[in-house]
Amino acid sequence: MADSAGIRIHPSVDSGVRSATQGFSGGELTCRCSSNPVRVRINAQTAHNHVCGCTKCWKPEGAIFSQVAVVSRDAVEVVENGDKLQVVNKDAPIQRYACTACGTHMYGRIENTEHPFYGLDFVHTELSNQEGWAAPEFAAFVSSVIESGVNPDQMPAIRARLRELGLEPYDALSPPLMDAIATHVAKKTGKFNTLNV
Ligand SMILES: N[C@@H](CCC(=O)N[C@@H](CSCO)C(=O)NCC(=O)O)C(=O)O
Ligand SMILES: [Zn+2]
Ligand SMILES: [Zn+2]
Repeated sequence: MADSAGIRIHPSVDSGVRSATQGFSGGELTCRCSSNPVRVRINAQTAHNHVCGCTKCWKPEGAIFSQVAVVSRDAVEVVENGDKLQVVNKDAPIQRYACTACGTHMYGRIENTEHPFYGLDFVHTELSNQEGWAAPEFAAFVSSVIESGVNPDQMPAIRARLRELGLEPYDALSPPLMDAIATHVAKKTGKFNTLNV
């Protein structure tokens, strides 16, 4: 549903953000193929769910944002029709496994062990019939929607709608995630916590 200004963020949040169910421990993601769909089992609750405005993350038809969360790579298991999966861009930090028949991204994996988020896979829990997944908490890469073709004049209304939904807009990731990235870099360079501030 669009808001009064006609802005659709993503179908999972356009009617309001749904809360997670306590104790929820995972479910199954299915691609959009009507026959022989790819099925991926996620054996854990997800974290850091967010809507993402970047051009790389998979979005359903009509949405200007994707909805994407992370989960331990150990919790991700392709259970059916994995032969239909192919990596969209092998050079990207996040290798997104998409169904070659319907185009849906089933999971994104980081293979670079030096990456701050190594060990986490990126998943779109809207591909699951189960309810109770972690709720989106913020909006990432908001200005990037312009790269997908959104009129820059719409940005104030888009940011206002995100705030109305309780999804604080950021033009990169959320402060806790940006801090995690910077901490990772500081540890690698030997600068971690070397100042008395
Ligand atoms: N303006 C660019 C930004 C793309 C970007 O950096 N995306 C982030 C976030 S994706 C999930 O939140 C990223 O980490 N990308 C790594 C990758 O895509 O492999 C654009 O819009 O394209
Ligand atoms: Zn498919
Ligand atoms: Zn993204």
